Amino acid sequence: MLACKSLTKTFNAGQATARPALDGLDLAVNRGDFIVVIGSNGAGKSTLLNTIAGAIEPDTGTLSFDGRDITRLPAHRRAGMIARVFQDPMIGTAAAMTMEENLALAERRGKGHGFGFLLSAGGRKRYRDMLAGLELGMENRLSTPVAQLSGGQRQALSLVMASLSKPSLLLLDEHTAALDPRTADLVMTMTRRLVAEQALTTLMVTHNMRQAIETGNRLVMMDAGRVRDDIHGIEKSSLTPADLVDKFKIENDRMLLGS
Ligand SMILES: Nc1ncnc2c1ncn2[C@@H]1O[C@H](COP(=O)(O)OP(=O)(O)OP(=O)(O)O)[C@@H](O)[C@H]1O
Repeated sequence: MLACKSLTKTFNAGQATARPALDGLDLAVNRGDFIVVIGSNGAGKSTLLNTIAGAIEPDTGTLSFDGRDITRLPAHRRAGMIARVFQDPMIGTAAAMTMEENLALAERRGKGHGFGFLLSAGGRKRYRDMLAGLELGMENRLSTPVAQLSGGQRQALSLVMASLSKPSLLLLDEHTAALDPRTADLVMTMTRRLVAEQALTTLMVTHNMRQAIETGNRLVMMDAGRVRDDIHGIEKSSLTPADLVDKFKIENDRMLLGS
């Protein structure tokens, strides 16, 4: 479905601070994949998500979506097919607008209907049902401004909004990292459920090894702007924390040795 081929990106190219963020990265995402992306700081995980979303243009390489070259397609023209939830709960929702207004806008996202939206009784009921399923007590607060929600509630809302736009690809960029452990677990449970129910093709970046083990059908390990490991099938499902620590150690040793 999505093919990243030989992607490169160097920030501050030509300057002393230049360092490749993507260095010939290849990744093929199949429809229905739930890929967890891990890697040490600076491995290029966010740059990869930004490149897929169109927020960053690669220096070289190509991105194609269902066979169509989207390498130079601007972010707003990908909005109908790609949804994203960020680490910061303050990004992704409009604070001054109510929950239902945010949800209605999300539903229209990328559909080219401008900013006009109408909240129907049917829409409200649907939003209420979706929020009730989260078990965060948000379903009776549809007319509450988002600014009054907790960080976890905002992330949960961002997720529901992302899924409402029925994206072909969902990008989750450490979306639970800013939450307390209990709320992070709740949001992860909800993430797995939404992704499974809607069969959303998903790429999730995390530093949380437990999440990496318990989530998704593929585990992609990035290092120095490339995919170093792509674990799937039985190997993924039987992965233990010790295996992952070992793999990471090997990657880090390799990095230190410069290979
Ligand atoms: N806008 C930018 N300007 C300059 N350098 C950047 C920019 N964004 C990323 N980089 C650099 O590119 C490299 C990859 O960064 P990136 O944020 O993609 O890594 P990451 O794997 O997401 O790291 P982390 O786990 O710390 O979030 C790093 O060396 C980083 O300093």
